[in-house]
Amino acid sequence: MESVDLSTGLVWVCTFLLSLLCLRTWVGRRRRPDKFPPSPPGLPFLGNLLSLSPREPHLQLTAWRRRYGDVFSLRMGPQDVVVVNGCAAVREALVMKGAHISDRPALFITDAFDCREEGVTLGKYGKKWKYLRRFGLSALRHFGVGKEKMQPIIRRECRVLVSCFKDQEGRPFEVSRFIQTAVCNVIASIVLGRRFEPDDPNFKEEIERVDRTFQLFLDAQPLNFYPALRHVPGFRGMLKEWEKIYHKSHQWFGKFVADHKETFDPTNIRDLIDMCLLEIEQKSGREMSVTEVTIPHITKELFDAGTETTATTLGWALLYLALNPDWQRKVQDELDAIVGSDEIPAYSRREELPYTEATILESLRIRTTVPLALPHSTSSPTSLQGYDIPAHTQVWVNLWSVHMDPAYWPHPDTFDPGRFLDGSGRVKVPEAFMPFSTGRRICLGEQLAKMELFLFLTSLLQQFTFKLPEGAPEPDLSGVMGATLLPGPYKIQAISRKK
Ligand code: HEM
Repeated sequence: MESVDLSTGLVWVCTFLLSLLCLRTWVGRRRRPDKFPPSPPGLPFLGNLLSLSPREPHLQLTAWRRRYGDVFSLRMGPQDVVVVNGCAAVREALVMKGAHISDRPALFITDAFDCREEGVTLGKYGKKWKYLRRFGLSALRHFGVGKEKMQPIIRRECRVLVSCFKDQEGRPFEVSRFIQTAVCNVIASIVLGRRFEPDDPNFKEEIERVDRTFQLFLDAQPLNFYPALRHVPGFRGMLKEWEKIYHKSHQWFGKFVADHKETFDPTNIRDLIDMCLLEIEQKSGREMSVTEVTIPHITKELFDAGTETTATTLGWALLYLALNPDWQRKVQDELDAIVGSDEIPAYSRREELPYTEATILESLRIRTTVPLALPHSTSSPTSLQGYDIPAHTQVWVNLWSVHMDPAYWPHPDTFDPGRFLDGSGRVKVPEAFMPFSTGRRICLGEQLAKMELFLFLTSLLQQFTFKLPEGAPEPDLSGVMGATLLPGPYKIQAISRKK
């Protein structure tokens, strides 16, 4: 009798939950305006949640674009997501309609940690975000980003990287850790005022946390649409891991903040943390200021965003150069002829080095580092390519579709830096090139990233020729998708060019 009661009870609970789900889905659907973008067919309740490939969402969205047009929608459980593809629609969304489509959505996995209130990257579009973004940009400028002043810091890391590669004596090795450490030390110098040795255990742990954060940002996506999934074992584990990573990282950054407070001298601003402390001192009590809560957020987000993205792009560039020895030779010949091999060229000399510049641009295009940008959201009702989109709709910007569009890039899967050169050999940048996105949320670190890519790549190609080990299988170029598209693990040989 008891078991009958139990199962009856369970049936009632399930029926109740299902009814709630139906109601939410139905209410969601009714909120859609008549001219809402079309969507691929989906399942009841779940919509397209299960049909979106978790490993290759950028490829699937690009394939759907061919069927449903530049602007289509997905039903992700109870929520609608609008997907914007192709150069014209992306520009319309982020530039022309930038006042409406520059918010970030509320995400279950990040909102618990104040990211929408205290940070730039996931910050709610509004006064606070504008203030923090301006503060971040002025901090980067203060430390010399885009100018000669920044170059000694990057050059120092270039020399360390070259020496790590030399130590391999031409043997096959995995480049990713070395590159990540070098790139991370650049942003660490700006943010924390120090660099780390690659075998520093706390540093290694933090880098691993950065890697996992980028991976989990995608893997835990269904939780953002159905927070109830946190009770399901696989997702419960992900959420716990996410929370643990977040707290450990905050502790790590918190320790640097505490050390800085003890040694703070307003007449000697060493790094971003000092800038934050100065801002608090000068602006305390005003409506807009950095607060004690903001510091670990802003330091962590610049540290994370500044490490994974640039390192990933360099990883792809070396792999494609190893696979395309003709282009590698062209860049090396250009460097030999214009700057020689003794000194890393100044960033201001990039116009004299069009093959080098075009190779960097093509590496950013062919494997778009952040294929789906970061999720946007509408802050007010708007229209896009003739469709109506209500306020608070999540918008995904498919940058991959822009960079793989054959209308702009013939044979888009072929590595061809020549497509960035005009008839007289000068660099030209077509409008359908936006690896840093565009509009109001355009990457805050674009200038720093461009400088780093130029200095790291030139210093490496001055010293080494990169090739894949004899007999090694053809590397998989599809990449591993998280928030960024990483090259899968590969080994390479760095053959010294000095006889
Ligand atoms: C090759 C390197 C990089 C690439 C390809 C890249 C790309 C991007 C993209 C596509 C976005 C999303 C824009 C959007 O949502 O529309 C973004 C945002 C952002 N990036 Fe980068 N990034 C790179 C390096 C960096 C570096 C070095 C930093 C730090 C110094 C940085 C800091 C940020 C920040 C703070 C945001 C959020 C901006 C906002 O929401 O206002 N990025 N980046």
